[in-house]
This record gives sequence, structure tokens and C-alpha cells, in this order.
Amino acid sequence: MFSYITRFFFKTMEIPSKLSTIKHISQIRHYTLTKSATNYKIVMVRHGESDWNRKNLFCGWFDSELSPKGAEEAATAGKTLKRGNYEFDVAYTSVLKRAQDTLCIILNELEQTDVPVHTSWRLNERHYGSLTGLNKSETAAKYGEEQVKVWRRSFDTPPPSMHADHPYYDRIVNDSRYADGPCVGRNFPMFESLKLTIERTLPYWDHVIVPQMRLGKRVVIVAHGNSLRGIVKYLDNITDETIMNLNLPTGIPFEYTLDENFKPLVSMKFLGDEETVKKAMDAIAAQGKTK
Ligand SMILES: O=C(OP(=O)(O)O)[C@H](O)COP(=O)(O)O
Repeated sequence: MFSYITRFFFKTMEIPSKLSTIKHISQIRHYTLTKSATNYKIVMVRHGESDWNRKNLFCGWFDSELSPKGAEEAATAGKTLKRGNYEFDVAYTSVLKRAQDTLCIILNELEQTDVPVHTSWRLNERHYGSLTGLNKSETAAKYGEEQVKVWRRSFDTPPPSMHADHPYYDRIVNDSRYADGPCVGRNFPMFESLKLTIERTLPYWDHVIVPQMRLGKRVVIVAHGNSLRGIVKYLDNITDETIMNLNLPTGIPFEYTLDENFKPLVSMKFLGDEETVKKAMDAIAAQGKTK
């Protein structure tokens, strides 16, 4: 178990009275708890590798299955949490199968299958627009690695929009899981930047998840690379530039300890060995290379 903060990036500091904006990834802080106070712990996990992760395709709102490796990653995550004696009172996930199946495997491993599970499109992966279904390396070869990095990681530049003639448009827009929202023509996305993803994820964090933590519920969230990057950016007040360099690995849980105002006391403590996490992060970053 290690804090993401400790190796690449992090240094231990005293808790400042106010969080300042993180301008470089190396400034993400690992605060030492110097006094006992109300604090809340929450575990987050990006789902295990999906079939489309394995094929290196932009996935977004396409409902890819877990790959066999992804199912193994989920089982390993569950075993790790069990070894750490984690118990949960409530779980949150997206409407997408790769996240739900990961959560199910984790709860099975934990022997906590009676934990209530809430699903919301607000925790979905960002919508990758017309890039959905394209191979990332091939897209980099066609448009350049820089452009692909902007589409993948910039804060507010969205990918091109998905139109009705896109091969996955009908399947996504007419999915019955969205019957109760979002609404096409109103808030059903056809593309999303990280900024837009945060705008629909944060209300769920603030109005659904935080109130449960306030009640003392122990929460686990299983979501996606970019919906979780959005939450992390918000919690750690990471700048738009710095967030470009954060790549979340699949299937490795990480924990936050939050103070009474739901600000981080301990940020992104990965429950996995440091070398494995670093390699996994580097591999995610490299997906946008030409080869
Ligand atoms: O669907 C996706 O994310 P997910 O695998 O976390 O659900 C994206 O294709 C991840 O791609 P990215 O890492 O290029 O943003």
C-alpha cells in the first residue's frame, strides 16, 4: 500500500489552513494527520481492463465488457481490499457494464454482496464523441500524437461531436438505461471534455455521495478513467495543465481521507505496489502513441 504522492510526486507537508491550487503534479500533497479530527475515508477504483481498453479503442459511452485480464484485475482489487479489512456500507458506479461488473467482482471477493449499489450515468466515462470506436494509435498516426493528447487529456478541448450517422450513435442514444435521463436534445452528451464531464459528475458527488459520507457511510466508487480524474481534480484542486499528466490505472483501488469539509487530508493512496501502479499509469499514457 502506498501513496501515489510519495514516489513520483509527493512530499509530506503540514496541513495548510487552505489548499492552494496545485500547479504541478509533484505538488499533490500527502498531508500528515497531526491531530485527530472528523475525517472520512472513501475508496475509488477505475474498472478493470475492458475489451476496448485491450484493443486500444476510444470507448466512452460504448458499453464494452471487461476483458479476462480486467476481471482478474477486479478480483485482485477485491482481494487487496479484503486483506486491508475494508468494509463498505454503500457503493456507487456508472450505468456501464465494465464498471458494474468490476464492482460486483470486488464485492464478491469481499464477501459483501449485500452492500447497496447505486448506479448513475453521472459516473459514466466521458463521452468520446466521434472518436468512439477508433483505435488510439491509428488516430495518432492520422492526426498526430499531440492532437490525440489534447483530445485525451486537455481540460476543456472536447473531441469532435458524435452525429447520427456514427456507427454507435443509435446504440448509445437509444439505450434503455438512459430512459430516465439524460435527455437527447437537452443534456445527453454527444461529446465531452474533462470540464464537461466534471460538470455532470460533481453534482452527484456533492448531492449524493458526500451526504452519505456525512452520515458515516463507508463508500466505494467504481467508475472510469476520466470520470474519476474529474473527481480527483476537484478534490486536490489540480490545475488544468497538471491534470493532463494524470493517468489512472485500471483495477487498482485508491483511497482518500477527507477532513470535515471533505477536503483531502491524504490524497490518492493506492492500495497496490508502487512499481505496478507506475507501470500501469505509464502504459495508459502511452496508449496515445503511434505505436
Ligand atoms: O472508455 C474509456 O475509459 P474507461 O476505460 O475508464 O471507461 C476511454 O476510452 C479511456 O481512454 P483514455 O485513457 O484515452 O481517456
